[in-house]
Amino acid sequence: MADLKLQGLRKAFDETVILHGVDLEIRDGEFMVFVGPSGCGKSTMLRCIAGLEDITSGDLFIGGEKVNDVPPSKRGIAMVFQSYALYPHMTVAENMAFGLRLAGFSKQEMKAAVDRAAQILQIEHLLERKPKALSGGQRQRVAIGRAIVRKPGVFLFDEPLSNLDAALRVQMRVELSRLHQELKTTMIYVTHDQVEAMTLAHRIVVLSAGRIEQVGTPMELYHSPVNKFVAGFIGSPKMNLVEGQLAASVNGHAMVKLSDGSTVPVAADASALASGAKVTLGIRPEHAMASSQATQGSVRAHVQLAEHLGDTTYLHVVLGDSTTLVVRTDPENPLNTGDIAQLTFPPSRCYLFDEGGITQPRTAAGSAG
Ligand SMILES: Nc1ncnc2c1ncn2[C@@H]1O[C@H](COP(=O)(O)OP(=O)(O)OP(=O)(O)O)[C@@H](O)[C@H]1O
Repeated sequence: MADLKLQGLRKAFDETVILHGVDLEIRDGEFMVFVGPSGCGKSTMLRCIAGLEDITSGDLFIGGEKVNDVPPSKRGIAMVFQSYALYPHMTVAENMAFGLRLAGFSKQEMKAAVDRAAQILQIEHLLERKPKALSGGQRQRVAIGRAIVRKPGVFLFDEPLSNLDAALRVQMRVELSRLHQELKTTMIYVTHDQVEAMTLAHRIVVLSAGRIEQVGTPMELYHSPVNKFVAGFIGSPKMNLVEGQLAASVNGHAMVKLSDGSTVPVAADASALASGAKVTLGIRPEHAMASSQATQGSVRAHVQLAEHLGDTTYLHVVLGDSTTLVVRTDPENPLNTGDIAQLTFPPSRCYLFDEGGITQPRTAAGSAG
């Protein structure tokens, strides 16, 4: 097991800077997930940790040792790729033992390690098969088994489930969680799937354009995003972000005027902002409420599409000025495609972002939870 420390880690390919001086600490035994949009540098960061890419500047410590110039094979890490990278002419057992054979382990040692990993992953019955006779999920298990036999201090996973179908992804997600509970090894996991991130991670690193936007537990990121980027990235469907103007700030409540002329109170302290400042109102689909009846302060919207999923209904609604929002509601809600909806946004469930993208400090009443 090992902890990791990235200090001012910078990576450039020629003139193009991909990672802009990342500072990050990953605890021993932690399951850390890197998320962010395509091209933000998640895989590059993982590959720098693995030693598959040189670090342009900054330092990387694994288990307290500076490893900038330590070759990948000596870093005590094992990496599992999206592509599995199994050798087609070898059996499952041979694939899993391959790294140990190169490292000079005896036959008995290799067999013991392969048997143990196969038992953990429940693939004992597949050991004599070749990869072409395996399903995608089984191949991914073998790839993970190949990492386990090396007893690394740190596991690195680069989108390991993205080649699997939806049902298998869910199953493998549960298995990875179980694997982590059993091995208790530090794991770093790259994904662009935020559901995977939320369900697997102790902590999540949200990256954008080679910079860390926020590091926190899934619930910290969900309840207290530091900016619009994180707010919009964590949560599914994503948080509604509606442009508006600060009309006034009254007793810890910010009155936000939307472009359709309606005013929405937000339990946030906006006293540092000038009246008229451009702001963004954030409200999650599960916190917005839609009714067919107008109430005081409700906002009129047109239901463009009602998606009935059985246990829940998503209303895609359009405010007067063409701003679209998603509202999650219960299946008994009578609103349907084509109806007029009256929306209310509980002030304590709303977020307020200013132009710099920072959430205004929220009042006790407004703290999410
Ligand atoms: N060897 C390389 N040479 C030049 N540019 C590279 C190289 N490897 C990656 N890049 C660039 O670095 C940026 C970050 O790539 P990276 O693969 O780390 O992104 P990512 O966040 O993992 O994206 P994705 O989710 O699409 O896999 C991209 O713009 C990519 O084109």
